[in-house]
Amino acid sequence: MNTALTIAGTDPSGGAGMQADLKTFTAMKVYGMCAITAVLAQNTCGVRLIENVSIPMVEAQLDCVFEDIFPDAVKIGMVSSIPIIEAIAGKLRQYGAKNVVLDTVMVSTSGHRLIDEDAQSALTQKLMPLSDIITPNLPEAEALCGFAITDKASQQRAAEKIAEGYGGYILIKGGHFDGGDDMLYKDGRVRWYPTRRVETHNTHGTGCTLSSAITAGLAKGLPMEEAVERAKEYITGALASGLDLGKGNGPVDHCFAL
Ligand SMILES: Nc1ncnc2c1ncn2[C@@H]1O[C@H](COP(=O)(O)OP(=O)(O)OP(=O)(O)O)[C@@H](O)[C@H]1O
Ligand SMILES: Cc1ncc(CO)c(N)n1
Repeated sequence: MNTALTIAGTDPSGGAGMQADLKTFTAMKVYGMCAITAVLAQNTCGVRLIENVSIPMVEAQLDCVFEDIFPDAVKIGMVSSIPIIEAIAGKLRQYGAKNVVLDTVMVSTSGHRLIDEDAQSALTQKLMPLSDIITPNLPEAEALCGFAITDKASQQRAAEKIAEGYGGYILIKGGHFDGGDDMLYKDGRVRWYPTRRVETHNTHGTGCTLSSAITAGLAKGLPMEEAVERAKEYITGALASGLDLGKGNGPVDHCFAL
């Protein structure tokens, strides 16, 4: 059994955050583990309250996992403050974590800020160098490259710009263009993953789900391009399943194939 760890915040309504990550790991037949960075009161309608977990607790959770069941891959989701980012970077370096997927979470689907404004640069300086792939959506990619992304050409220019200070894979998701394609970039090489657009408002947690599906693929030993391909198929299947829960933007059907 391959193993994966998610370092993330929570969603009691089960569609995003660590709940989405663990469901995704399970659906992809990987043993899932989880270290919590923040407890959130949120649901399909929005985020109400955020409480960060203390630094000793973040560190102790990571010690418990790495000393015992060393993960084959690690996903980093919501990390809201500079001290939390520094604690995670320290532990990942201490244990030599491999196959690290960084979901550059900044703002929730419902528009709520999930990372302190001053922590954004810590994310790029401390966690990006430790990661094998980052998965920004379009607004996050714009924040990282510093210019507006309006079409496929500027989506590629954004990746080239971000790559100036970063040697890993960059997956810029096109979801925020109406049904735009996802683009994987590394060392000047580009591969597009076409989006088969599903007509639905139930998109809560799509970013979390895609990045944890990539993590599961890496945990199973798949090469990056194939892990992204399988993850793209998985998120499309989970959206297309037609699950309709909640009063806002509902969750995707993580277990559509079970
Ligand atoms: N309606 C849709 N139909 C098909 N694929 C979609 C749809 N919405 C999002 N996706 C896919 O889901 C994945 C995540 O995309 P998106 O850009 O929405 O991430 P995100 O903004 O980080 O997600 P989140 O809303 O959870 O923060 C991408 O592969 C995107 O193409
Ligand atoms: C905990 C958490 N992480 C990430 C997102 C982004 O969708 C969210 N809504 N909640």
